[in-house]
Amino acid sequence: MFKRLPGDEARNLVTTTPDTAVVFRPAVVTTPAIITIVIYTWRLLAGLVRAIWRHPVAVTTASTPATLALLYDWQTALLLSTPVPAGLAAWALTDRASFARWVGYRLLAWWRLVWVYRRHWHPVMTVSGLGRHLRGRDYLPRLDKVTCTSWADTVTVRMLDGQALKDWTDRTDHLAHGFGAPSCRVTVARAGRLTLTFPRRDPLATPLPALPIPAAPTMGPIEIGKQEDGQPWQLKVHGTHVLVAGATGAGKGSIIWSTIRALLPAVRAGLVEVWALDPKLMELSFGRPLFGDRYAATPQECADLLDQAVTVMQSRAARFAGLQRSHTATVEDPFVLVVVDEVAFLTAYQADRQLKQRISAALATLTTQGRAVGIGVMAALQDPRKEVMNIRNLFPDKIALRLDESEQVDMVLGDGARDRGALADHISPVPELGAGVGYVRLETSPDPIRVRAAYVSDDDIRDMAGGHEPGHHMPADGGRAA
Ligand SMILES: Nc1ncnc2c1ncn2[C@@H]1O[C@H](COP(=O)(O)OP(=O)(O)OP(=O)(O)O)[C@@H](O)[C@H]1O
Repeated sequence: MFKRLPGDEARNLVTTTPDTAVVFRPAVVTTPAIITIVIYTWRLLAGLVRAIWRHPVAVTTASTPATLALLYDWQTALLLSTPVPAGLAAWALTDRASFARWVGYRLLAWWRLVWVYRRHWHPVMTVSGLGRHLRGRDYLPRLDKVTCTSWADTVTVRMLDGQALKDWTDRTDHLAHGFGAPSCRVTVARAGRLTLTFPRRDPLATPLPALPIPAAPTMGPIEIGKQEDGQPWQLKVHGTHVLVAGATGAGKGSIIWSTIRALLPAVRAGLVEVWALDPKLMELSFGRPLFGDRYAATPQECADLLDQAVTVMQSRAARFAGLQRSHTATVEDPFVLVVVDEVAFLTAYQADRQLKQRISAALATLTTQGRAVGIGVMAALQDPRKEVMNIRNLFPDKIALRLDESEQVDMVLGDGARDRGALADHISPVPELGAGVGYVRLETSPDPIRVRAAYVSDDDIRDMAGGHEPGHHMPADGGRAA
């Protein structure tokens, strides 16, 4: 319906040779009306079949009363149709979730398709430059399908032949504004097809309280918050290293403490040890009893503790060589998680060059060789520039909380992450709205996921640390905190 029939432009084309009165006018063959009618009727029928196929619920809802009114009269149609909305209302009241899944979101998807996406498709594609105008014709990417979830619209699109993902990721702002959404994320569905995600509301706008401590010891993936799609945010810590970057007040502490909280039963069972490096003397000092003598604050202590971790790593590597290629946590060889708060204090901002080199070398050694022998590093930092953290690429999993500048997003999450929708520089600086909110890019997927970490308050940390005797390992089933 957006394509102009050929001929509209050609009819008006007139060329003249310079300085002569010779006029060239292209011959225009008028399309017989019957052919135009056949084409439009065919398109109408195809559109109807497509609408019935794609939106059976919406079409039935609209067409049944209309058909009844045509067959009988409007009173009969009203009388016969009333039980249906009454039944639907009863369904919605008794089981909201299943009603939403089977009826509500389908109706909403149809409505959003017609009222938002199809209505604005042509102007948005043309103005954003994603459509092409060639020889009098508009060529537009095809709007395939709209589905709705509780928080977002997912729009499947067929790109124009020859377009690339980059053409779309460069225009996420145009798309978001064009369709009245706060943001737009683009992912590849399959060759030539894209999925655009337009959030309708922010499911992460309210803070999450600390999650319950797991009933049994677990090495992960551990639950530390919520994903945007409502699923639990499961973070892998065993067998990887995690870098957490965020401006001051972004909520780095909530990721560190939610991780420690989820590992607590395993710590109590002796299967995990958390080694804490706290150069700011703030964040981790709260839970000191949890770390025992594996707690360091001054740069000298931090360097010693890191060297100790390297020694453990090397002795394990020597013992495991030729016997096992991956680590299974045991009381003899627990998983060691080295948590470093504000790692830049120990590397970039460290005045003592010798210490700085020792610390950087130890961190690089642990992040390159530690994961196979059960040593993981979780490092937090504010400034992700390479001068500040030159080993950031050695962390397979990265989390970007609120950042000050848009360029910092790709520095943390890797090239193209911001284009794919990781707008970490747009996260609200208001703690209730934005603290603990961030984007995760896992080693295994190029698409960033929006998440919010649960907030572990000072009282929660005191409860966790209370009664914990370092070095004393409770039995695996008895380690549950009240
Ligand atoms: N997950 C969260 N949900 C809600 N509020 C949070 C969350 N995390 C932190 N906050 C709030 O934000 C404030 C700052 O958090 P936090 O100190 O953890 O940030 P940070 O990134 O560690 O900052 P800094 O680098 O300055 O230490 C906290 O005092 C708390 O009120």
